[in-house]
Amino acid sequence: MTTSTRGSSSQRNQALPAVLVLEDGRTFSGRAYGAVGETFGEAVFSTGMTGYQETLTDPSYHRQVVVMTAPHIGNTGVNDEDPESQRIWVAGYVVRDPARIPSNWRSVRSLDEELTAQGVVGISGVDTRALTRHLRERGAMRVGIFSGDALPDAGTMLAKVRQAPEMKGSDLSAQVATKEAYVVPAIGEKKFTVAAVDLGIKGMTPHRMAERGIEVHVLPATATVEDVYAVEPDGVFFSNGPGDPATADHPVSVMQAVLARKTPLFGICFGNQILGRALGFGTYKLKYGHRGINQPVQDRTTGKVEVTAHNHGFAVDAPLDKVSDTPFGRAEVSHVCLNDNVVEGLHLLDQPAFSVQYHPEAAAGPHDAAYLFDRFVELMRDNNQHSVSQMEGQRA
Ligand SMILES: NC(=O)CC[C@H](N)C(=O)O
Repeated sequence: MTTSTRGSSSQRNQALPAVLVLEDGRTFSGRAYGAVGETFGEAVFSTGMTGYQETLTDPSYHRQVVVMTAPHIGNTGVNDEDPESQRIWVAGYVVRDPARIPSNWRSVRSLDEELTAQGVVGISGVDTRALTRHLRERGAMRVGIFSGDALPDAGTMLAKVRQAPEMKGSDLSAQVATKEAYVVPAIGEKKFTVAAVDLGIKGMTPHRMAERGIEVHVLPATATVEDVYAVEPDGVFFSNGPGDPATADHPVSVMQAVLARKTPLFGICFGNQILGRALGFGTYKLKYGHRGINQPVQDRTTGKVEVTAHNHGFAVDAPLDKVSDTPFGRAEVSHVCLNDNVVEGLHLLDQPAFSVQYHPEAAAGPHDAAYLFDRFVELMRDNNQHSVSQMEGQRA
């Protein structure tokens, strides 16, 4: 989707004109930032004041053009420790005021250089407050960024934006997930084995499990039920990922097989939407989604409120105030977003399965929700103890 002229110096790029064109015809002018060329995607905004490296490299942002509401981006440059995957996934990047001199002890290059090196077209000098308000009022929509000396005429640019694919109906997990299975070893003593279905997994997620003594077998999005059970898992995990959950029929059917076997199950973000679908709930597109690291969520099982990291444009349509009967027993909405009452978590009452719509791995973001990884460990421990006592009962 991105064409770019590589190799030009960042400073020269920044002097070039750029324009952002929304599919409803509104345009914003600015200057080239990162690679020069044109790019298309869904325009979304993120309210994170920090963590731009984690945002850029989160595979869930595949095919999205991310607008940063924080006005000054790039201050801490780019390091080699913070990326959540091997590359930048955002389709384009929109900032108000890029840092001219990045400064941080870990920084090895500037954000502008990194975007240029990875061929990511961006735009700076945009009135991001006006753009965010527009998206909030009109909803997320397709967008194009065009930069360079000779920009196409307005009609051509708008026509190109309107030809870009929509996010609704897009099936993207297989494009971003690993092609080969790999193992993230437990840190310290190994206590559990987890099969993690990669739908666009962030690097911090298996790390948070490894920290708790879990050996994580990360499997491709196309993994079958047989692949999942071949690793003899104590628990199964479904990751975050890009695209419309309504298209994720394969992971839904794999998850249903896992639920039928009552194996402990945990899902994050796309994984929460898949659990919703596996239980028979619908999913729908939010007007402009939740993206950032400052979203208040209530855990209804404890009443506690946590500040959490989000990146989702779709949500599960489940009743908030009633227990639902599903093919896998009773299910309940466990977490809710306090800004807008969107479903942020589900759990089953009759077997060990739960999921959240947000990001307890906290990369970037506050660590309030880390307890969810401990909950997963407890489910696996209880389930293993239960199986041992059942076996002993049978022998007696
Ligand atoms: N981070 C995610 O897993 C996002 C899930 C889904 N693609 C959405 O936008 O809602």
